[in-house]
Amino acid sequence: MNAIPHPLSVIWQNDHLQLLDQRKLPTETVYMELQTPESVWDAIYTLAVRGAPAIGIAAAYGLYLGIRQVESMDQFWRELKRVADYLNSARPTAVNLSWALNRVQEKVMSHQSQSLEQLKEIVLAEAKLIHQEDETVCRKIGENLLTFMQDGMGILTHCNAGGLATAAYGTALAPIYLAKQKGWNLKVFADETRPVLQGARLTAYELQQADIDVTLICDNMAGVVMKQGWVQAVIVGTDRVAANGDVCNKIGTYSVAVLAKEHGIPVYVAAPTSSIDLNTATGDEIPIEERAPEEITAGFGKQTAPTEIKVFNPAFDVTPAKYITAIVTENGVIRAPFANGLKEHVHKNKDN
Ligand SMILES: CSC[C@H]1O[C@H](OP(=O)(O)O)[C@H](O)[C@@H]1O
Repeated sequence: MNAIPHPLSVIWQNDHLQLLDQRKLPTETVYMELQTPESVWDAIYTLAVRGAPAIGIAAAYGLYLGIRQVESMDQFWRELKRVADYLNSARPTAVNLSWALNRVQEKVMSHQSQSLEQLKEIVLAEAKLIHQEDETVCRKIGENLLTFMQDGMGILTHCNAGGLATAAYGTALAPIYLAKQKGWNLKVFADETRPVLQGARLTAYELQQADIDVTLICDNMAGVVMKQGWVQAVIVGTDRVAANGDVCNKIGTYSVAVLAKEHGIPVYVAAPTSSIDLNTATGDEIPIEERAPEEITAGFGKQTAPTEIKVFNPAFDVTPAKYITAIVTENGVIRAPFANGLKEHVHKNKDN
């Protein structure tokens, strides 16, 4: 794929972590310089860094920041678990967070005979590998999703599952970048995605920077653009796919999927295998993060609701598998019934 048309979300800068502060986009490009796991926890919790893959990558580097100065083996093993558990507490829904932290710990556990300094290097090396692999995974997801697309078609997407949510290319937006490279003219409708506006602030920004035809709409307009016949496919990302194919994604995705079904529009989920959780049987068991009421009553600093008003602010919802046309991973396309295909795709990576 061509050069990335937007600033990278995560950069390992020799001895510390640089994170693009996504809270300031699209008007400011500001990088945070992080040296501690506490600062990484805060960046994840405040959505300075967000998007399931990007969260996992940042946490893996945060784990290294937490153990790199330990002075004994006992301290190394104690701090490795403490810092991993601490970072894992930043946000509950995206399974990439625990997936990345577990992967680093498993890697180290398989090299227990190494010296203390070698173990520290293994932690950093695994974090870098997770980071580097994400680029390849997203590119493959893009290629697999492109098989459902044609020049000139209309795509609706929700939230941001673009390069800013990953190492570089994004998941749901990856095929759109590939289509651009092929000279296709796709017409993207980006839901603004209340209340944090990842669609308006991030997806619209990314696609405009890439000179891709993007129209920003309010979430409550998704139905009418479908009814007008302007949308031929919905493509979204995911924070966690349950073992039965239920898909947890940004709040509002369920509504989009039901509307798409009503209009006979396919719904494709871009899902790296790192976002598939075979240990969670159905979407009902996925923990849904609830965030501060102020995200709704005083978003971006402007009071738009009465003080003390009762608020319900779930950051995600679950779309039952019956509304999903296909789940597309780096290993290919999975159609209903999803369970066996999900297992095959996850285990294909483990066997490699
Ligand atoms: C490929 S990103 C997956 C997912 O993460 C986003 O949530 P958030 O911005 O709160 O981290 C959104 O649900 C994306 O679809």
